[in-house]
Amino acid sequence: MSALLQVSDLSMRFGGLVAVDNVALTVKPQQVVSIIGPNGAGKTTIFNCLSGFYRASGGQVRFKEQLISGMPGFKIARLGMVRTFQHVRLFKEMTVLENLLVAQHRHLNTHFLAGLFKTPAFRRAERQGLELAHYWLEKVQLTCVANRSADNLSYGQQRRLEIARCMATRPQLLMLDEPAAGLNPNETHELNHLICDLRDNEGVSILLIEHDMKLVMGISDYIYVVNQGRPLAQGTSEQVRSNKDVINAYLGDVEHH
Ligand SMILES: Nc1ncnc2c1ncn2[C@@H]1O[C@H](COP(=O)(O)OP(=O)(O)OP(=O)(O)O)[C@@H](O)[C@H]1O
Repeated sequence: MSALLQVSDLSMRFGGLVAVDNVALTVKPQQVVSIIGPNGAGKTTIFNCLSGFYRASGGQVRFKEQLISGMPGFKIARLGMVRTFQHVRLFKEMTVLENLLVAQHRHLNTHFLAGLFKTPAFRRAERQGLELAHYWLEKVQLTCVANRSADNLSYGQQRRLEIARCMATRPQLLMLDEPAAGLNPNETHELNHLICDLRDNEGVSILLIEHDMKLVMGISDYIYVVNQGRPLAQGTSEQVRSNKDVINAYLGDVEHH
């Protein structure tokens, strides 16, 4: 099985601080891959480099075998690699449904004149966009609040809407930055199901940053551990859980807090 995402020698420096140092990782089709590590280990910086928010200081990133290092975020998203953020970012003044329609603008916006004259092709694209939006609302259990403004959703609902909005862009790789942060145990349990559903039934791969170890260990096909910007260990849940370096890094982290 060839890789969907292949990262090698990734480095990111902020002045004198090396936040990411020679990180390599691979995500294959229909895999859940997690990046874990203590606070400040460099996880979000890795995400920012992969998704085009930062220009990495070094290394190569290939998505579907295409070199995407240095590409701006919107182009990477267009290729089918999209992300969520540690802090929810939605169009808060829009309704839930509108958030999902806006996400599809690239698929919906046919030619300006087609929109003006409402050609059959334009109307078909519009109908398909609406169908897809409703499909994802159903999946993330937000159908009943479709016409509510995103601002009025609970935190857990906003998190689910963010994932649905990413999915409405029809990606192949979904990057989730701490999706369980701030969720209650029930919501985390539902998130667990949703991520597995995305992998098993929607055919996407997930790259996950998460501190909830129960969630990570339960759903990851493969795990990369980073510490102080550097790769520390990698493997299956069982391999990582029993790795001495990993245990030490986490115990050290606990002792510092
Ligand atoms: N834009 C920036 N400018 C300067 N330093 C930064 C910047 N972004 C991150 N850093 C530093 O890089 C290091 C890694 O931070 P990063 O946020 O990637 O860690 P993390 O593993 O995601 O942490 P957490 O689990 O707490 O979210 C930290 O020392 C941080 O202060």
